[in-house]
Amino acid sequence: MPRVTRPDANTDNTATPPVGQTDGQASPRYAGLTTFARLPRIHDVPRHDVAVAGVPFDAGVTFRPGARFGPSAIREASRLLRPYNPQLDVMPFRDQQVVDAGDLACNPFDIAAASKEIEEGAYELIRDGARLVTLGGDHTIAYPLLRAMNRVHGPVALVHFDAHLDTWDTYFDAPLTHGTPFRRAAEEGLFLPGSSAHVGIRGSLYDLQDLSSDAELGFTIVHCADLETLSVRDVVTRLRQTIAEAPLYVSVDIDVLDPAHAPATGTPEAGGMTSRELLGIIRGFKGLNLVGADVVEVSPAYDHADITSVAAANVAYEFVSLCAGGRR
Ligand SMILES: N=C(N)NCCCC(=O)O
Ligand SMILES: [Zn+2]
Ligand SMILES: [Zn+2]
Repeated sequence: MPRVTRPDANTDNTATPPVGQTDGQASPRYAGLTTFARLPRIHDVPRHDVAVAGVPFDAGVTFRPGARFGPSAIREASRLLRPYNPQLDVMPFRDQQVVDAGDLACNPFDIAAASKEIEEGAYELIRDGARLVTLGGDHTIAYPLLRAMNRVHGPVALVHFDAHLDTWDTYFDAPLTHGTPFRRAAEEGLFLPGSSAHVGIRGSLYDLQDLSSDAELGFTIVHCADLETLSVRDVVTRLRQTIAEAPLYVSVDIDVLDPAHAPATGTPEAGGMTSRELLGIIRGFKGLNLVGADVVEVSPAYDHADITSVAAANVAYEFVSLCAGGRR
């Protein structure tokens, strides 16, 4: 397990046990300042194995805005997360040091500048081998996150859960938007063609060619309609064959869920996955070398009873839990 020691830490306590959640028996879960899962902030501890960071950026959206408020809503929903994950049989906050690294500040008016800032901010968190779980933000941020991952791990197997391909080329001539991050990533060889997949694709497209030009980038697709015949276990088997031994990056656009399970998102599409299916497939990655993950496109102003933020917080919890899990 990679262990990062900050040079500015005043003690050498790499041997001390991880600092976990604020005890919900000592301070009620709804009390106190908000961090992901009531975990310590990055500067409260001398090292981290896993950083959870927000990226409050939504200048890349093509329809409803508001994903800049995703990180804070997901953190609020994460207050309810408990220390033991029974499905994966791990104590994710005991077996590794997980921290809330705060938000990566980025320019809301200049997408290219923001992309550089996100890449550098992410790289600082992972450069010594820690894993990163990012709370978006719109899907544009996956591109700088993949760039940061590549600086440490080289090209990754990319599993992308989304209603949308996000491999379109430009919008209004803009090359970097939430509909284009994976085409930009493909152009730079940031993921491994043949080891990468989209999951949950559905809804209307612009053109018949959208699917074939996506396939040229090296993705296989588990369409949402495939879930009518494939079980969660079948999908996991298929994805594990695709990923094989490669370092794995998982990007979850929350709109992969049906709008009934995630109403608060910018480009909702009917006929989506259930949150149970999504969580089940992610848990199926146990034992793989997950180096990073994101959950994006939560736009809380469109939420009802925090349905979407709760789903996203639980997705992030599974990611952190996978980081703690041993090889299967
Ligand atoms: N990444 C998300 N959520 N949406 C992309 C949709 C782009 C489009 O409708 O053209
Ligand atoms: Zn989407
Ligand atoms: Zn997307």
